[in-house]
Amino acid sequence: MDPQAPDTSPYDAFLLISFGGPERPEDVVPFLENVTRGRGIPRERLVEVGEHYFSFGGRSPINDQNRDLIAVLQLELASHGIDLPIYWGNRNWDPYLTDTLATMRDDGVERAVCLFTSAYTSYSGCRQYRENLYDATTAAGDGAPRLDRVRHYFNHPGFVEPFVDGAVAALEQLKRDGYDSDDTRLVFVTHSIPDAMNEASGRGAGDDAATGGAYVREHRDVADVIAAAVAARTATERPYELVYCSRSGPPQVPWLEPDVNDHLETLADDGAASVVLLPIGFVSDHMEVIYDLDTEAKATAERLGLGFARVPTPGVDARFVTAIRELIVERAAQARGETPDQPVVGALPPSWTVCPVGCCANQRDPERPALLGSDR
Ligand SMILES: CC1=C(CCC(=O)O)c2cc3nc(cc4[nH]c(cc5[nH]c(cc1n2)c(C)c5CCC(=O)O)c(CCC(=O)O)c4C)C(CCC(=O)O)=C3C
Ligand SMILES: [Fe+2]
Repeated sequence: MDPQAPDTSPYDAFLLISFGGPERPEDVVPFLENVTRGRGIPRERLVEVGEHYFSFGGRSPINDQNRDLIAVLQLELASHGIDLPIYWGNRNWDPYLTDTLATMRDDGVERAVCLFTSAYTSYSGCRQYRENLYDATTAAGDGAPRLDRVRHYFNHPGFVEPFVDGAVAALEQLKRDGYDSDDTRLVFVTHSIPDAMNEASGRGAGDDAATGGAYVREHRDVADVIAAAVAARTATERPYELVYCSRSGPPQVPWLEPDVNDHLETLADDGAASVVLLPIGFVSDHMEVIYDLDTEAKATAERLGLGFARVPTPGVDARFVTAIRELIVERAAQARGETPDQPVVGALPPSWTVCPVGCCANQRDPERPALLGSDR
């Protein structure tokens, strides 16, 4: 073993957990059935979302993006002398978490550290992953590895910094396109969720015990940090707002608003000439980004005569890959009872790694068991 290598004991593997997406037209409908089972999504919405996938040949980019991330992460870990095999499992499509956990068991993995490709606190981005992990380890039975997870990384510098550079580059592009980039509006975008899901988010966790609302609070913190950094880099303060995309669910259920398209209307009415969209809710340029933003929101901007640029997600940016390595090393130190450095940007503290009982509650099935909580 390399004497300089960071200590990643007690872990003997790393597990990347993602959403999953279809890779062929025949996969689209079964994938959507997996995602929406028991979630009360109207049939019209499913037909519409199916069309988004078909318009990209029935292939979501998300699995390839995870393959790319694993490839660079393998190099990153190896070049730092970290000898952890990387496993990958999805919630909704092949490779399924259940199969991955069975493989890990067969390979003799005893204790793994995992990371979700979801940076923030919510039922959809955290507890739902934890429920699926419970099911997958239960199915793997005796000998299934014990699991821990890294903290939520929305406020890790390696997640935030690529957005700052991306925004500065997008502003330069708009300037080359002839827009007054000092007047460009910054539009921070994330996935809409039901208001009730936001209210339950992070309840009982961290310093905000009992308050909930962590999903919106975390995004606002990230937006504030990025807007300030972009202002400093470009010596110009620009108005900015946090808005939402990809709403689904029945119309009578309130979800976080405003929708990005409605917000572009508001900005146009307000006399704005151009916008930079920052998809801070997303880790890679998957379907929500390439359809809901690059296709739909871009068309809205064109109709309104707004100059438009979209900032890339962290994806395989070297700073994000470094951050993942640091998060693994940090979590291992915590597991050994140490108190490692926990770099953050913004006003919020580093996030918890063990969720309290009832955090991000499952509102349909509050008793459904989940892993990685203080109750197990
Ligand atoms: C917070 C959040 C994230 C970010 C955290 C994370 O990354 O996990 C996220 C990511 C993603 N969501 C994705 C796809 C879908 N999400 C859906 C539905 C829903 N998402 C929700 C929330 C979120 N979703 C919610 C509250 C619903 C309603 C149903 C329910 O209450 O559970 C539906 C059903 C159809 C529709 O209604 O849109 C689809 C197809 C893909 C894959 C993209 C690809 O294939 O490239 C990704 C990465
Ligand atoms: Fe989603």
